[in-house]
Amino acid sequence: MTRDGIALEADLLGKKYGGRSRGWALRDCDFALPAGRVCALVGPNGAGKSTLLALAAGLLRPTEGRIEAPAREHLAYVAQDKPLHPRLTVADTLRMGRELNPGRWDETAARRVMADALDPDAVVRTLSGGQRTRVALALALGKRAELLLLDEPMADLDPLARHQLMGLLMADAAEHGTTVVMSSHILTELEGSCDHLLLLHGGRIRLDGPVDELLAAHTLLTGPVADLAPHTVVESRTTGRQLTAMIRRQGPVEGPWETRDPSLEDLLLAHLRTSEGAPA
Ligand SMILES: Nc1ncnc2c1ncn2[C@@H]1O[C@H](COP(=O)(O)OP(=O)(O)OP(=O)(O)O)[C@@H](O)[C@H]1O
Repeated sequence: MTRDGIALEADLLGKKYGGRSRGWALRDCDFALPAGRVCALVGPNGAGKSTLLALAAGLLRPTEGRIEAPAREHLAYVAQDKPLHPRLTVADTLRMGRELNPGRWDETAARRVMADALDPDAVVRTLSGGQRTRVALALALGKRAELLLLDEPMADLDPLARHQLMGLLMADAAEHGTTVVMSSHILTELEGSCDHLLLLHGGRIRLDGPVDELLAAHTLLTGPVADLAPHTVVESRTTGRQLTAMIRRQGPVEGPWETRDPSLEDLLLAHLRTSEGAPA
């Protein structure tokens, strides 16, 4: 159960796997995602994104802390490898979705995802990666969940299918007020579709908040090398006497610099590059 107005909440969440690695996959994660947001979950390989999504889906148990999500029947989870029953046909898979979600199944949403892109009689094991993604997304949207947890949902799709399905997903989420948490490495795909950001690195949250607030708090500046205090320098590079920096502002920027507002991609790249050197 989650608090009113909150779709997903973590409180000092930590996950340590057994086996040889025995490291913390996630540590001290605290966040509260408001309902109705489309949240990008970003971070380098091994940052803990899939672990966080699996914990949210209730498929893993936290080692420490807690994560609160809607009950299983109110959430849909699409794992990175899109597991489906290999021997069923596409039509049988959707029929199974309908039967497993009585009274809630949204046939129109599921069909919209399928469009005319797939033969209903095709057997799942014969589908390409992108075609399996389409079936998995059809099942997820058909479930009419409050919370959609999508682990790199667009990774296998060709550019046209990605564009079409991303648009469809965003329109569906907006129409129904669904909360979406979507991990992705394709930063351009997130621009314009996500309004909330969670950036993970080394199992810890490095950035969390509404995209517009995070963008408004940062400035890209270029100019002569100088002390940037009192601002927080996220990333800086110097070429000769020229400085280029991404800062998190503390008050107005005063000085001989040219400034511009960062794009989401600028912001993510700067924080990802900085996190590389940060202690995990
Ligand atoms: N089943 C497992 N057993 C042991 N360690 C695991 C297991 N799954 C993940 N890990 C470890 O936990 C850490 C986080 O992995 P996770 O898959 O959550 O990262 P990710 O951000 O989703 O990465 P990617 O972008 O590559 O998908 C990694 O160090 C990984 O090796």
